[in-house]
Amino acid sequence: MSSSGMRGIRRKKSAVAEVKIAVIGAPSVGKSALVVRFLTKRYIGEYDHQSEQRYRSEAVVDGEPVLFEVLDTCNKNDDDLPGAEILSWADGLLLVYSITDRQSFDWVKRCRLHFTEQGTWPLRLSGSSSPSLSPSPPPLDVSPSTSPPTLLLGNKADMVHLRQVSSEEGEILAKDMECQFCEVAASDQVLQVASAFHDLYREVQSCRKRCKTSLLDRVLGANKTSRSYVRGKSDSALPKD
Ligand SMILES: Nc1nc2c(ncn2[C@@H]2O[C@H](COP(=O)(O)OP(=O)(O)OP(=O)(O)O)[C@@H](O)[C@H]2O)c(=O)[nH]1
Repeated sequence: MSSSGMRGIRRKKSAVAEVKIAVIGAPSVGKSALVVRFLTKRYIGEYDHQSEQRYRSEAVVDGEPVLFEVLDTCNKNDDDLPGAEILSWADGLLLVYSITDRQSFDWVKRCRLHFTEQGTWPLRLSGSSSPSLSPSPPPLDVSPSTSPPTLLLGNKADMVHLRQVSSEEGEILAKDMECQFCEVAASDQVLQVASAFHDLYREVQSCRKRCKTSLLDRVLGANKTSRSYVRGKSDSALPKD
């Protein structure tokens, strides 16, 4: 094999998995603190930005490098719900509320209702991409009963004395939404915050695999039908019309 051929194989083998995660939630729940904590391991108490920010960073998950593209969304007010463009861009959603803020938990519920009304919940299972970043895969028709790649996260778990939302309520909502759930404190937990992003990535990957399998099953299913037709009666033996 030529050396250029070998190089091609090596490059393919070391291809880095990519995932796009949108971090959404009511104002001041700690979205930026979580994103910065995950990307830099640092905690920035006051993070002032007026518009959404997009970051790219590589992390190692289960021994493999993964390129995370993270969208830190920015809401002007409580009534500001994510637009369809965020949902079509993201492979996974980190839905954040603060355990010290009942309204932010209600925001998540409203958000879910909003998606359902828009017909965007559950989300499609394959990764999709913004046209400006990379080409989108063809849309896949998936069963609405399959869980969307979402993780519900209750932030500010260090402030238990000010808790307004119990862990049980978070668990129940996550069960209802068929998604994973965790409580963390961006202010003082490095590993737990990273774990949340990693778990969401794993969920996206497993959804992608399920999608691929279901697509393959359908393709193979279609082939099976045509094979049994070939093995069955010949064309000449079939009625003419
Ligand atoms: N105690 C505590 N405070 C936190 C935690 N995470 C964030 N905060 C604080 O919550 C406030 C809001 O944090 P941000 O990260 O700016 O929240 P955000 O959701 O990005 O806010 P917007 O961009 O305005 O929507 C800041 O004062 C943070 O210091 C946490 O885990 N514990």
